[in-house]
Order: sequence, then structure tokens, then C-alpha cells
Amino acid sequence: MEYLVIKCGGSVIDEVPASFYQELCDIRASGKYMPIIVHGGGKLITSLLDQLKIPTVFVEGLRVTTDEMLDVIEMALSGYMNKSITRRILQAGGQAVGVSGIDGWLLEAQQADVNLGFVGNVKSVNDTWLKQLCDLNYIPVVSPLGMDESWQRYNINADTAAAAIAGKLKCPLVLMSDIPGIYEEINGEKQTIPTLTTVELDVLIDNGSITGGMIPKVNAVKDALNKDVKEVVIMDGRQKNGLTLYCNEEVIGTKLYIKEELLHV
Ligand SMILES: Nc1ncnc2c1ncn2[C@@H]1O[C@H](COP(=O)(O)OP(=O)(O)O)[C@@H](O)[C@H]1O
Ligand SMILES: CC(=O)N[C@@H](CCC(=O)OP(=O)(O)O)C(=O)O
Repeated sequence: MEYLVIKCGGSVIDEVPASFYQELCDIRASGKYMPIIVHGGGKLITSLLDQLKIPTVFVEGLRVTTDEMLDVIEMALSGYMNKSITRRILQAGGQAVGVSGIDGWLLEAQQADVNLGFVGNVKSVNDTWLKQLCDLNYIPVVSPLGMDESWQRYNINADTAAAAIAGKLKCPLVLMSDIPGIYEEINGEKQTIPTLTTVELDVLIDNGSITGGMIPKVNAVKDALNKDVKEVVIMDGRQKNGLTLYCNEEVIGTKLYIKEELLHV
């Protein structure tokens, strides 16, 4: 059975159809995939920081993170978001365990860039017990925090965390967001692109078609594909039966891959 990493963005988690959790349980029960959920929660973090009058600054889709913000981020992601997703999977009849990337040192992190403060990149993924959880029939639900060898916590973008886990497991990755896929503006209209190679993706990055939260997403996609992940799909988490359609190999969202011949140069 193959692993399948599914990342649910904070933009969409409150809007996924109720059937999403049932679909997850069905996919696990069908034996086709062992799903692993990685979730975001950027919207919730921003709203909590606003209430605390702590200003939010994003640089290329990444939240500049101070020490005082880490507590809020950890509470939002590993507290509220992680437990509510875990609870909903249990409610749908599945087995789920909610963990943070810090638990069991699942995500060893390192500082991404001093100018971003405590934003982390993933240095290594300790996948042993993640696989054990899957073998025990649990669906792991992972919040994107990590820790370095000095026990410093880091805020990791959820797309980055999901890509690192998929890269380690060499399994497909589904990124669920609030858009039907990657779009390009043609004659003032946004048109979703069904398939993209990494070379075509670079063109869209260079011509400014990719902005905001899509930047860490496409960087994560490229990272996963470079680690032998066969394909990554960016799709609309609000679409009814979206996950089932994906598992049945229907055309959905934007499918990204490395062009075969580039693998051999
Ligand atoms: N070319 C593009 N195609 C699709 N979405 C894009 C593009 N450029 C920027 N975006 C923005 O990226 C957003 C998704 O990123 P983000 O808000 O961080 O979502 P999530 O919370 O799911 O990670 C979309 O809502 C859209 O506004
Ligand atoms: C470094 C960084 O930007 N971390 C993200 C973590 C949450 C996240 O990625 O949530 P979404 O998937 O909903 O965007 C943040 O602070 O918003």
C-alpha cells in the first residue's frame, strides 16, 4: 500500500465538504493508500495575532515569526487546528492521531533565513514512527512545527512540511487549497492549468503569475519532485468528492511532474 500525503490549507479547512473526512476513511479502508494529513492554519494564526494586536508580515508567502508569535502559532496549529481535524476523522469512523512536527522530533528544523526570524526549513524527517502509526491503521495528522538540535521551535510553512514528508516517503502529494489549481491570467481571465512540468512552472514564477501563498506551495512542489515524488496535485479542497476523484485517477486540479527526459540529464 502506498502512502499519500494530503496537505489541507488553512484557507480551506473550514470549507471542505463534510464528506471529506468520510472519503479519507474510505481511502484508508480501501487499501489503496495510507493517508497522512499535514495541515496549515495561516488564516487562524493571522486572526489571533490581530486580536493580540501583533502585526503580521509575510515575505514571499512566509510569515516573519518572532519569539512571542511562536506561542500563538503553536496554540493555533498544534492545539485548535490539529485537534479539530483529528476529532472530525474519528467522528467519521476512522482512526486518527494528531501530532506536531516536534513530537518524536518528526521534523528536525533549521532556521530558513535570519530575516524571517523563527521560520524553519525541514532538515530531516523522522519517519519511523509515522510509518508505525500508519501500520497500526491510524491516520496521522501533523501540524507544521519543528525543532532544531538546540530545542528551538520553528514555524514551518505547511506546504514545506508536507513536501518534506512526501519526499522522505517518496509518495504522491496532494495540496488542497481554495483555488481550482494553478491559474494563469489570459486576456484578464484566470484559467486553471491542468498539467505543468517543473520547467513550465519556472516560466510562471519568472513572469510573475505566481504570487503570495502560491510561492511556498510551488517551491514545496519542486522540492518534493526533486526528491523522487512522482507527482504533486494542487486542487480545490472545497470540491465535493475531490479526494475520491484523485484516487480514481480522474483529471483534477493542476498535476505537476518532472519531464521524463530531465530525470536522465
Ligand atoms: N498563479 C496562481 N494560481 C493559483 N493561486 C494563486 C496564484 N498566484 C497566487 N495565488 C494565491 O495563492 C493562494 C493559495 O495560497 P494560500 O492562501 O497560502 O493557501 P493555503 O492556505 O491553502 O496554503 C490562492 O488563494 C491565490 O490567491
Ligand atoms: C512560515 C509560515 O508562513 N508558516 C505558516 C504556517 C501555517 C500554514 O502554512 O498555513 P496555511 O497552509 O494555511 O498557509 C504561517 O505562519 O501561516
